[in-house]
Amino acid sequence: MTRAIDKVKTCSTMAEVRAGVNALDDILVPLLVERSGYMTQAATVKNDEALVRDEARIQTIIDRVRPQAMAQGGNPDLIERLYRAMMECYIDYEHQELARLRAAGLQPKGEQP
Ligand SMILES: C=C(O[C@@H]1C=C(C(=O)O)C=C[C@H]1O)C(=O)O
Repeated sequence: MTRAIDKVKTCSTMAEVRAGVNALDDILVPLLVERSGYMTQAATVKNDEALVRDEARIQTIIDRVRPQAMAQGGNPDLIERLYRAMMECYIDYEHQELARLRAAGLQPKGEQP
């Protein structure tokens, strides 16, 4: 298996560094958008503000991604920090989406006819 860290091209200019970063952002942004779509799905399925933040699930994700980062030759502490910050943004977004869905007519749990 080729590790992610072994795919990094040696650069001698900042233009080369930034071309490498831009190429990865072109892959990352669509994936982040797709991930955000699952927050909308989560808001719909949970349909309860109290369920949006799930600490056990956050820890399960951290426990999954740390070894994945190591296997790819990465720094697991960096990846954990990125994931924790990213999940906070997605939790905010999930709250926002639940509010939007409610405003659009989603009935709160327990209040469906
Ligand atoms: C999507 C969920 O909602 C939240 C968002 C998470 C994420 O960004 O992966 C993880 C835990 C939840 O607090 C979930 O519970 O799985």
